[in-house]
Amino acid sequence: MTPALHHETTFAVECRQVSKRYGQSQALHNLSLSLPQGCSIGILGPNGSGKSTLFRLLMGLTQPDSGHLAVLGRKPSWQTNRHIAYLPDRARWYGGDTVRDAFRYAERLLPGFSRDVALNLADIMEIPLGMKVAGMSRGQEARLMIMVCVARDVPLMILDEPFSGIDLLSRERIIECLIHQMSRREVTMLVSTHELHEAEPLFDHAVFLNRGELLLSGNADDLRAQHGSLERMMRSLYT
Ligand SMILES: Nc1ncnc2c1ncn2[C@@H]1O[C@H](COP(=O)(O)OP(=O)(O)OP(=O)(O)O)[C@@H](O)[C@H]1O
Repeated sequence: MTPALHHETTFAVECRQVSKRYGQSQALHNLSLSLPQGCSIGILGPNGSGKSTLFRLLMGLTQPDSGHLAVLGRKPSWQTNRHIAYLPDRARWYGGDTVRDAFRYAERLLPGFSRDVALNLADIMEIPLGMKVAGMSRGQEARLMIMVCVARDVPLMILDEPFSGIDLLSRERIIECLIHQMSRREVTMLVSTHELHEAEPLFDHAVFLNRGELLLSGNADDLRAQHGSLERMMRSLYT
């Protein structure tokens, strides 16, 4: 377990009027958002709506042009990053020759990483420990990256399109595994995905972005009660 951050906040993430522009492209525009702790949150929206930009801001990988941002009650920094398991989009893992080496490497470098949990996940996700990382298929590599995040005992997980390139059955297995993790410990999970049909049961809360702006943020059960499913809600919001 990583040392606790001392914070009073009840929110995992708070954004106040956050804007971020890349050249001509307004990636986020006046985004104000408070995301609860201890639940699984879908960050949803079409291509280019600002999901990855929001995650990069939360990891301090880029800075907002204006506005205020807090993650786990603090400004994003290397200290807050110790408490976050982040799976970037277009992730690559080169920490060792085999899966077993990758876990050793993760144990040395990533706060809160448990090799025992990772070994158990590798078994569930059918990734042989002796498998060469360099020879993995896209889906196998994606599974390894998810395992490395899930095997960390940290208060916040940020998974940027964790299911892309993963086949349907593996995707369902990973989602089950994430739901199981959520039931076992107090963790907040932010997940962006275009695979809403399969990921729907994972979410307790949903945030819908469009062209860098917030369309809606709400409790998933309330939204399902009003619209039938998050997927249907998404269709009605964007068409
Ligand atoms: N490094 C960058 N340089 C230039 N433009 C960028 C950069 N990063 C993001 N953008 C632009 O900002 C906007 C938001 O991009 P972002 O990657 O945050 O969207 P997204 O919702 O994650 O999209 P996707 O679903 O396609 O992954 C897009 O118009 C994108 O082209």
